[in-house]
Amino acid sequence: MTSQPFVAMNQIEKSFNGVPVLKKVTLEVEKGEIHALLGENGAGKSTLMNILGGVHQPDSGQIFIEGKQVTMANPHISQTHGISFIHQELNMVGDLKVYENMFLGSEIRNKAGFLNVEEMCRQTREILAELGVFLNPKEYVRNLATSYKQLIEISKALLHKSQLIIMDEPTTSLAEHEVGRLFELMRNLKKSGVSIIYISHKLKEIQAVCDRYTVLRDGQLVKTDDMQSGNLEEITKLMVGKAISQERFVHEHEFGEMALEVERLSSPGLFKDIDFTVRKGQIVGFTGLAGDGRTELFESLFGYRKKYTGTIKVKGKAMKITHPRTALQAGMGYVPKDRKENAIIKDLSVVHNMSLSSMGNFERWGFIQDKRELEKFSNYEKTLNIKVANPRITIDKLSGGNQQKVIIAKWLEADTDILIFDNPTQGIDVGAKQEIYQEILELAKLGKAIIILSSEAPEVLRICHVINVMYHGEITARFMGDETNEEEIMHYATGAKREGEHIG
Ligand SMILES: Nc1ncnc2c1ncn2[C@@H]1O[C@H](COP(=O)(O)OP(=O)(O)OP(=O)(O)O)[C@@H](O)[C@H]1O
Repeated sequence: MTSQPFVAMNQIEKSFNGVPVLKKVTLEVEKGEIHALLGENGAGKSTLMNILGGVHQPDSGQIFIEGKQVTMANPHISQTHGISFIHQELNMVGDLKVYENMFLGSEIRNKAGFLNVEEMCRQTREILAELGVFLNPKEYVRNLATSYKQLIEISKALLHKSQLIIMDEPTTSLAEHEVGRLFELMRNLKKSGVSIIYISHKLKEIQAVCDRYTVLRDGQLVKTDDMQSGNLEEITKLMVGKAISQERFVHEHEFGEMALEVERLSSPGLFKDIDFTVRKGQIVGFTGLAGDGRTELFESLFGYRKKYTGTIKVKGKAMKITHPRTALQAGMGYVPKDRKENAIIKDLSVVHNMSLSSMGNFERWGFIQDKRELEKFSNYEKTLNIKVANPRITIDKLSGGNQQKVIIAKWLEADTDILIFDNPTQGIDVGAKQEIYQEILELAKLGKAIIILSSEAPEVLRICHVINVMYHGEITARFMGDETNEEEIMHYATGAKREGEHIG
């Protein structure tokens, strides 16, 4: 390693409204290294990166680029120092085309001063191809899946020949093969001397791709070390302050009557001949790779999609669900994935985001009972370890993971009989994951029927009674939760194996 890091952040301090969020944090990133920035939700990772990216100003401390002190007064200055920041909430403009997003603020013009659209399209195509993405540069970004938006952001950083790329949970909406490609690209970037700061809650990915790590806890630096010298258990302990068990949860309760019966549900091109049941108290999981059709299946079941055939029985009664309202009335709740895009109302306070689906619980004589609402919130704040200085601030002031926890709290509070969680712990730290699983188990014990959709096999293995594996819109295997393992699930999720002709 060189003696002089590419970037050094020294003794950085930052408070929001008098609440300290970063306390004398120091971070050094070498040239050509991939450095993991780790910590629980709300530990201060994004804030530290926002300071490096010129979004926030530190209250004190210094930043050095190749030994020279700099002031990142705004994002533009940070960019001119070779830093690109790929945010969790992607900064794409939906109403602009792919190439327009790529060249926003740095458009190429010809000699006469006109935009050189063809050249911008050519460069866009070339850079995307490096990532293995083949898109029409003139496609509107709003028509693209989130995974493409993420890859376009990364391409944009490549286009600007960045020296340091900050990636905040870049794999959240990427499919398995796209993650592989991203890692390959990161390793190539590293070879060419580019540094990467990598924020993620997926420790296995971090271990696969990062050289060193820094752990923050409650705004303080806990440790910086080589990735090789720490094992994941140790790192988890540094993050959370205690050891976290990865064991399967023990389920001892009995199941009740049938809550949901699905027969031969099909939707052309999306899913085919799906059969399954969920009893009260049961936790049923669906896993598979991206493109397996599970999200589309449950969006149909919840009435977001209307074009499907087959039968759905809720508590023994056949129903045609063509609108989410019907699903809600039938006692179903749906916690969508990409919650930051789909589930929060940014201008509302944290506490109101929690009570949004269950206003009835807090209403008396037509008035909302503030005190009751706050009391309820304070329970979730404790059980889910939500980090918020004041629950009356708007939810967009919370860290990404803490926003997600509030949305989980909202659905726990809504208290529906059947609860569908799509990727319930996406973006959530290891400690809080445990709490969320515990809450889900408690709900099952109370007789709720629970469905968990997850791209992470370990998640369904830890918590579900029954696991369905999907591949290309079909259920290819069904296991009891304690009778299978990650490897076996993978065989069925990749289509390498399938059980009998018709499972579900
Ligand atoms: N603009 C803001 N106003 C007030 N508080 C803020 C603001 N931005 C961040 N915070 C607070 O700073 C703390 C650290 O948040 P930060 O987003 O840096 O955490 P994080 O480690 O990135 O978490 P996550 O893993 O959930 O993304 C949180 O408690 C958050 O509520």
